[in-house]
Amino acid sequence: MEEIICLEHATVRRQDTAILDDVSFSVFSNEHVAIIGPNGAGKSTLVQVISEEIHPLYSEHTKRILFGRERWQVLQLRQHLGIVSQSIQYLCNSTYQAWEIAISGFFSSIGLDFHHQITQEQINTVEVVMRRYGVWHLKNKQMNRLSSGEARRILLCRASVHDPQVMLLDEAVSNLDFPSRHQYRETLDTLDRAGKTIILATHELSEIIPAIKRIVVMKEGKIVADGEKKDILREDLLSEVYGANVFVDEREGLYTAWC
Ligand SMILES: Nc1ncnc2c1ncn2[C@@H]1O[C@H](COP(=O)(O)OP(=O)(O)OP(=O)(O)O)[C@@H](O)[C@H]1O
Repeated sequence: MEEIICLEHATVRRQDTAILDDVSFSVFSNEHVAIIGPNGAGKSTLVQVISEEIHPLYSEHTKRILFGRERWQVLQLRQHLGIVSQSIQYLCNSTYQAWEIAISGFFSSIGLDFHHQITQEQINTVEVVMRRYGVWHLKNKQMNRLSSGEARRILLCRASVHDPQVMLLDEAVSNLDFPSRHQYRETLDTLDRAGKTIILATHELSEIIPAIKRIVVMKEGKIVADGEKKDILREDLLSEVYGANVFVDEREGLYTAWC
């Protein structure tokens, strides 16, 4: 198996605090990982380091090797990634039409610009993907007039149209209603069958489809546990990490947790 993401000793500091603290993390092709942990644990920061939205501090021990390369032109890197995150949703909250945001996934841009040349094949693909997510009827609606759940589904379209090798999903199900979550999980299953790699950061354990077998737990900028789902999604371990009595239930391979 090929190592597609390799981070070694990555630290990110903000205002004298290490929000990512000497983290080493690797992912192999066709392996899926769910990242969980309390609010402020550093999950989004880790995802942003992987997508090169932010950079770790330089040290002689720090490494970030993505798809076998240490240096990337960021737009080229993003061709390999399908990203859904709160920060991208914020950027997409614009007067662009939903369709323009979805198709801009081909260019790793937010919406279209005069230099983007769209092909008929791309137009057809966007229609197929938007229909799959049940948002084709919203194609001409402005992003800033969509509900947050509708906008999130457009972002999922944008992240998938270019058929990336890795899906980086940070709280991707936020604001999705129950049927949309079900359909989102089916999409994750499809990505798994297509041999894609799924990395998701979430508070919603039901997002973790059975094919995702590895769970990474973060707390205070560090990885505090990394292992198989059955060994990690345990009430004692989660209660310790979250500092509260956490109850865990499993049904048909899907988990839920509550306090
Ligand atoms: N630009 C910034 N300046 C200062 N602190 C920041 C900045 N960005 C993030 N942080 C802090 O870094 C910590 C980690 O944030 P991050 O968003 O990675 O956590 P998270 O695990 O994704 O949290 P959540 O589950 O709430 O989304 C938080 O305490 C946050 O307040």
